[in-house]
Amino acid sequence: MASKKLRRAGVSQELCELLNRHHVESCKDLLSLTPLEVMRVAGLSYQNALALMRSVSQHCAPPVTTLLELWKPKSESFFSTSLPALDDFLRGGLPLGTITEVAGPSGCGKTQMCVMLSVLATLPRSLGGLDAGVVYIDTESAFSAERLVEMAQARFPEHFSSRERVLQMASRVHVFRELTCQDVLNRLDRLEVDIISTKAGLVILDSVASVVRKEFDTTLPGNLASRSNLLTQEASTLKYLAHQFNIPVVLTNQITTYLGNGGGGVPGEGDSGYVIAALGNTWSHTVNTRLIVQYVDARQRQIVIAKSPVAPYAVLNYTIQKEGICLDGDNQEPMGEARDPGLQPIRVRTEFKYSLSQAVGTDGGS
Ligand SMILES: Nc1ncnc2c1ncn2[C@@H]1O[C@H](COP(=O)(O)OP(=O)(O)OP(=O)(O)O)[C@@H](O)[C@H]1O
Repeated sequence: MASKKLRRAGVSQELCELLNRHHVESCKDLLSLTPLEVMRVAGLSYQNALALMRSVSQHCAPPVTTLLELWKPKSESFFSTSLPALDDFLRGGLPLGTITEVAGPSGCGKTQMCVMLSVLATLPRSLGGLDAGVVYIDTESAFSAERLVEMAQARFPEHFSSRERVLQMASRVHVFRELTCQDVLNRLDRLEVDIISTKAGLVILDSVASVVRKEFDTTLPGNLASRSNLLTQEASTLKYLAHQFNIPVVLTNQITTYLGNGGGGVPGEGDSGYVIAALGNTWSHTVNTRLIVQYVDARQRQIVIAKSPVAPYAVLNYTIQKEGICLDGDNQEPMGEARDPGLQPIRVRTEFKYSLSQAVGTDGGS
């Protein structure tokens, strides 16, 4: 809240410009000054300086929210993924105002999921969309406009039968290619303005892991702490903006998989599958909802709801088609309650579940 820009806290344009000249840009910057300093940098009387500080602190103080306000109809609190079984588990879709992470190995469909969500966000509300723009931060140069259009037309053939609608959809997805940690940080600094100017209802960061893993060799002393600080800074900006604009923020992340002792020498894990979130424990706790995607075989993949404040641990099978992510059926059950013998991979994943929770118990994710 304190990182809110002064312009958005009701301070006049003129006064903002005056304060900006002294590097006072956010509520936090202003409230870190004494009234005498505010008088000096803003050219105000003592009374007016106090009034300005009071007004800014009121704007950035977190409002009290009652349970009644939070208990909104489903459609107002979630962003439907258009995957009915996943939406059912998540009680309507990805929760607005929070961070969802899609984690998994390379090529498993994380970017496909992000592209699909981008199309969905631009759709009218009558089709389950958010009727909004998208800010898509691409750190891997993986975003493909052709794929976006192909997916939109294959998934919603009727809606996108007109070229005009395709162009309208494409013009609402704003892609920012940021290939270094500093570029990502700079983009996040400007994200509040970008969200407002693009009327974004969805923010995607694909991927959070690739740039930090490229730039921080965590075997070198000090790098793990620096990486952790950077991620904490990114997470706090994204959390604030997700909350402030009540929009979903979706991040992708890689996963390091160790297979038994041969694959990583992890003590105590025997030969069971073993997965560790690539960015360590601090990051792991930052994310509100975590979907892990994983391979079953070359074609078949799974989405695991590994962390959610509202959904049970669950596994859903999917394939990637022309129209994006397609679930194998909408009648899959939560872990431990599966009745369909066709869902046997869930039993295999019981080992995975416990391995995962143990695995993220260290901050040393590679
Ligand atoms: N038009 C398409 N039709 C069917 N499948 C496709 C199509 N385009 C891409 N795919 C599938 O999507 C996979 C790539 O998925 P994606 O780019 O989302 O991977 P990712 O998880 O983001 O990987 P990374 O972590 O390396 O970025 C390909 O391996 C392919 O199987």
